Amino acid sequence: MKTLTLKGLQRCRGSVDLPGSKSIANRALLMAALAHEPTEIKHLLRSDDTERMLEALAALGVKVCESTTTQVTVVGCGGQWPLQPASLYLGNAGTAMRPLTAVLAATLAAPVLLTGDARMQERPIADLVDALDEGGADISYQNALGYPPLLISQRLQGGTIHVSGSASSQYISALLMALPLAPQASRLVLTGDVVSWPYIELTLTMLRDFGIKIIQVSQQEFHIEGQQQYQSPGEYWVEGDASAASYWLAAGVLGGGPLRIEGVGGKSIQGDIGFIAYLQQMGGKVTVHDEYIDVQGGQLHGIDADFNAIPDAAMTFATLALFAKGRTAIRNVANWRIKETDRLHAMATELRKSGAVVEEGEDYLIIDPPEQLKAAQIATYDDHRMAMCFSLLGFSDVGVTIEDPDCCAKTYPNYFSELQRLT
Ligand SMILES: O=C(O)C1=C[C@@H](OP(=O)(O)O)[C@@H](O)[C@H](O)C1
Ligand SMILES: C=C(OP(=O)(O)O)C(=O)O
Repeated sequence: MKTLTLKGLQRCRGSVDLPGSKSIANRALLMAALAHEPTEIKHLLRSDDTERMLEALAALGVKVCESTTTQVTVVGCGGQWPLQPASLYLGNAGTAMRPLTAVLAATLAAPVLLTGDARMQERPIADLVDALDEGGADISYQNALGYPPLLISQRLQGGTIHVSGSASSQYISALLMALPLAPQASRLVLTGDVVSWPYIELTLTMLRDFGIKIIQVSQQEFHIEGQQQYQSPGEYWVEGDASAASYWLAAGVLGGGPLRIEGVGGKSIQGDIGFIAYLQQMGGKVTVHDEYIDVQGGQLHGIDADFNAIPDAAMTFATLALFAKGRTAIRNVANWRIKETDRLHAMATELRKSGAVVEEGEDYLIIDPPEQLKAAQIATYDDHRMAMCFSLLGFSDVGVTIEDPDCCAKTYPNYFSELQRLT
């Protein structure tokens, strides 16, 4: 297995251009495909997750013309897919699997099977499937009940639909993207405590950009007219990835800066920009500009906070905690368990290798850093964020060895070459 050893990094300075946001890129590709006119998408992320979406759109007959790898024109077909593939393979991309399940249920011309890699087949999707079934679709599990692969065989109609948002906000985002295409109007009622709320705001913002009207009646209820048409904004710029920015923000603090992070800032539509407020609370010196961020170092101390709104960037605090004075508690992240791996367990296991004392709760981690960090070889569980978070241990004297660093290709293929350039 490939490994990468990082040790005694002294600084992280200069300027880094973030890749496009995964969450925005996959939404923009799908919404552009659903529009009736072409959309030029600029600063597109190219990574495993966006390749899975691009492959799915190609299989559905959507033309995507590349000016450069990060600038493409999607020739939308208004939901009338030119081709009817029997099946689509979506890897482990939640931002492809969940929205495509709902959108294809709403635009179905012939039955289609949606599948993914081994881990995707362990990531629950019943809350979304139940909601789509309530709206008139017919979706059946081809393997384990409640998990992909799924066969979609009857169209979504609309009406009153309940969905639980307690495991993933992606189910709600998926329904918000699909219900405007249904023949009837819908009333979407959210049940349970909704997790990762800022991603729903992101979906609503982007739907507005693509001409879709959603009426939010309350925190729990949306009214959505059916038979709406997605409209191309002409051009669409994908912001830099705010979750990816968290690694540079952390590296900038540990390496003393000055580091400029380009592509995302105070005007961001991504919830993970909220990472900065927690980092500042922890002692990080960060200045936020509209479209870039400057990091100047800082002395870190532990914090105790609820990270439900930023589950992806929250992982970065787990490894930053190893450099902080005192205890850090990362709370309300139960759905870490159903992501690329069981992140609560994986994180606790790997943090302990550095000498930290870690309590793993059902939905939290409490981390007490060691007096002296130990050199560790870190397993990454095919989880891009495990690899990127633990790279921060390269700033210790003892260093770290990262197993399978290439798994960062899910969202950030050149992360480690950028780290080498800046340190
Ligand atoms: O909608 C999105 O783009 C995402 C929502 C979040 O998932 P959950 O809602 O499952 O927490 C996040 O973890 C994921 O990386 C991207
Ligand atoms: C949870 C993640 O991905 P997905 O979109 O597959 O859910 C992630 O990128 O951290």
